[in-house]
Parts: sequence; C-alpha cells; structure tokens
Amino acid sequence: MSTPPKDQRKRVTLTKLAEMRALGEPIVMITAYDHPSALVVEQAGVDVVLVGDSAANNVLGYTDTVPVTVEELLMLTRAVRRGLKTPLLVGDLPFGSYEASDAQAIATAHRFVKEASCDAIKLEGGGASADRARAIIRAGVPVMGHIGLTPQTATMLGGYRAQGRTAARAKQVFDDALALQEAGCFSIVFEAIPAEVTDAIMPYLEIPVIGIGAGPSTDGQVLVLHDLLAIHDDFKPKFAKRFAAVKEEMLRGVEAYAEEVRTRKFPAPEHTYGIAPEELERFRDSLAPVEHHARR
Ligand SMILES: Nc1nc(=O)c2c([nH]1)NC[C@@H]1CN(c3ccc(C(=O)N[C@@H](CCC(=O)O)C(=O)O)cc3)CN21
Ligand SMILES: CC(C)C(=O)C(=O)O
Ligand SMILES: [Mg+2]
Repeated sequence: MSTPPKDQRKRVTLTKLAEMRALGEPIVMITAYDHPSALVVEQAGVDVVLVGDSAANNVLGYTDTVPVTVEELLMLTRAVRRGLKTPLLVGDLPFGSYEASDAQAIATAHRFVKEASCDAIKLEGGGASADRARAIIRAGVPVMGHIGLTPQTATMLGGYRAQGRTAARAKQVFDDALALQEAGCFSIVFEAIPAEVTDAIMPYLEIPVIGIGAGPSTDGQVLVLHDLLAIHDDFKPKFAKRFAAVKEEMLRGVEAYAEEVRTRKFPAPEHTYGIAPEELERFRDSLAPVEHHARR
C-alpha cells in the first residue's frame, strides 16, 4: 500500500489499529524524541509514534532507561507532539512513575495526556502492571502493554536477554499477554521473544501486537529511530536492522565544516551580508584613525 499525500491522511485512531489487525495490514510503529524527527516520521506515514523512555540512552546520555524522569520525557514528548498530525502518539511511562499504586499510575498517565497531548500511554510488565493498566484505562487513558524484555526491570531479568526461552518462561509471557488484554489494553509490545513463542501466543490475542525482536507474525513492528537510522553506532541487538547510516553522514558534514573553517573556504560570498558603498564610506569616515593592528 502506498502512502497518501500528507494533507489527505486521517488521524490514526485505536479503531483504525484494530481494523488494520483484522485486515492483516502491518502496523508501523517507531520512536521519536524531538521535533525534526517527528516531522520525518509524520511525512513517512508511520501509524504509531512512541516517545520511548529509551530517550534516556538515545538522547540524554544515560546508560539505561532507569533514571529518566517524567519531566524529561514530557519535554521531549511535547516537542514530538508539535510535529505530528496523523500518527497515534504514545507516551512511555518511565520507571518509578506508575508502579507504586493505581493513584500514582493514573496521575502520571493524566500528565502525559494533559501536558503533552498523548493519545495513549505505554507501561512495562504483566502481572501487577496489568492492575495499573486497568486503573489507567478506567481513568480514561488508553494503555499499550509491553512484555518480554522489559528494559526498566532488566536487572531482575538477568540483564538485556531475550525472554520466554523455556516452556515455563514462555508460559509467563503468555500469562502476561492475556492479563494485559484482560485489563483492557488496546495493544501490547512483545520485545525479544522467540518467533515460535510469539506464533503460539498470537491466536489467543484479539488486540494488535507490535513486535521488536518477536519475529514476523505480530500485527506490527516497532524499532527505535536511532537504531534503524544508525544515528549512533554502539547499539546493535539482533533485532536492530539499519536502514540508513545517519551518524556517518553527520560526522562527514561536521568534519567538512571544520575543514572549511580552518582553510577559510567557508564562509563564501553567498554566506556574507553587504552594505551600500556610501553607507560604508560614511561609517569609515566616522571612525578615529587606527592606532595599532592587533593582527593581520
Ligand atoms: N537504541 C535503543 N534501542 C532499543 O531497542 C532500546 C534502547 N535503546 N533502550 C532501551 C531498551 C534496551 N533494549 C535492549 C538492550 C539490549 C539488548 C540486547 O543486548 N540484546 C541481546 C540479547 C541476547 C540474548 O538474549 O541472547 C541481543 O544480542 O540481541 C536488547 C534490547 C531495547 N531498548
Ligand atoms: C523499544 C520501545 C518499545 C520502547 O519501549 C522504547 O523505545 O522505550
Ligand atoms: Mg520504553
């Protein structure tokens, strides 16, 4: 299916995502953390945009997603919102902003909707998170679940490792998926789960599943923008395919700029402002004679 021109696109709704699932049309989801990226993903015609808590490592320089705060993510999410018209915008609740109680979870979800105009929020985990998800949904905010490799609690999972690789752990993933569906989530992200395990779970789910390292049978795929564009070159899990080499291009550009400044090739006349000759002459006449030259 080709992407219609920008001005003809309709806003993506939860209903639209459910229809895409029913029709077997793959759902395209991507992260964005700033305004220029939002403009690019809007123009490319993606369906869902996540301002991931992965902004922590991808744009804020933290080593993992644990320290990023609600305030930090809200600032980035607002910047993305200003660039989006069509895709569904999902805010990612950071670690520590929803686990303590239903009241905490609802208050945080409402901030993402009221202060950054998110269409929905995402939170990590099955079990207890399913209760938090239910509470947020009852409070009027659509929730996307996220199971398998849940980076906020990676320490408890034994590090960044694929999940569901034994019969018992696969059953855990299955139970988590059903708990989130039962709680009323409109969609679930499956991260780093063997494709065969995903295949086996899919027939039990009625809501769109978006995979990242979960094989080809999910209803859609999500990747981190910085991974698929290679804006950095230090993150390469198995699922991260590179579709462009943006860091290389950025480096080339900055090196070329530095070189032209050092060789005085830049700025050229076309980058330089003029003044009418008579104005320049009057200006010069108004100056006292030059007494000494600092240089040149
Ligand atoms: N740039 C970026 N991309 C992401 O996908 C991402 C983030 N950042 N930050 C938050 C989390 C962290 N994620 C991660 C981090 C590491 C692996 C990783 O090293 N995976 C190993 C698994 C090895 C195994 O289980 O055998 C791999 O080789 O794929 C996977 C996902 C996913 N999220
Ligand atoms: C990878 C996606 C699902 C995510 O949660 C993030 O980027 O924060
Ligand atoms: Mg996340």
